[in-house]
Amino acid sequence: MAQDKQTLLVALLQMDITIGEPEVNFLRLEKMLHEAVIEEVRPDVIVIPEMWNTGYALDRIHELADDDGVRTKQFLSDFAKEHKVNIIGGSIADKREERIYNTIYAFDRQGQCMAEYSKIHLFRLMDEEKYLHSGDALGRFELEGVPAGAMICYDIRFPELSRKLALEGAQILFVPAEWPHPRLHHWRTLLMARAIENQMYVVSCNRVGTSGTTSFFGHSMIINPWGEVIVEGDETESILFGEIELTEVEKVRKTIPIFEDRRPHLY
Ligand SMILES: O=C(O)CCC(=O)C(=O)O
Repeated sequence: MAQDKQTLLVALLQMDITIGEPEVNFLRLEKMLHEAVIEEVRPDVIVIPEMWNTGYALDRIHELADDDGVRTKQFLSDFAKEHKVNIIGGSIADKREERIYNTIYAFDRQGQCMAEYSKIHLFRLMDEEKYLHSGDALGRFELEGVPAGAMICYDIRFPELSRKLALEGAQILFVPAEWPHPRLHHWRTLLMARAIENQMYVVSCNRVGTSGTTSFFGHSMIINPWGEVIVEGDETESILFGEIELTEVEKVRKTIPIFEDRRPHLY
């Protein structure tokens, strides 16, 4: 498909999430979605954090997860269509055949599903592997004709994954997350590295607020293919806007042609 737009305005919904309370979280998200589109500058793409429906209520996740993601898909698709905006729908806990997954649904401006990706690396430090099943497919899709990829939180610690998406053409990598203190340094460094090594845009959206003793620091970021930060949040609930200039990807890839210089037969 031809690349339609050279510039995409992105809105990051850096929201708080109430653990174990999907109703509260749906209302909060709905309010923020409306705030994002009534801004004078209307975004082309909206991004939401990880597990925004339930938070990490893992001990009650079977009861709380969205059955086949039906409610979430309807909600996001309707909003995308009504407001003619692309949505990378964070991720939610969804239930399929009695298994729980951590899944991103992405919708285009017509409300059509562009991508469905379930987190493939489960984070043991938060016991994800005890409650969740991992996905077994990559998150590739086209956003307005632009090849893109999606991964979730802990996935960014696996450079092979973003490299594979880049080799398959991805120019933008979306990363919904629930990444907590005390690892802000890891978060920033890993996102930066993924952008620089793959010469792609990295668009991350992390939650804020606390659940029990865990506090989440936000710092959602858009990083360009040269590793420069276009926008970065602080630790407060907020909507951040930043622009992606798609021509930057080709410019950086021409300046330092790493994809031509790779020696994959040696590694
Ligand atoms: O890798 C990390 O430090 C955080 C990962 C995480 O919180 C998650 O995947 O949910």
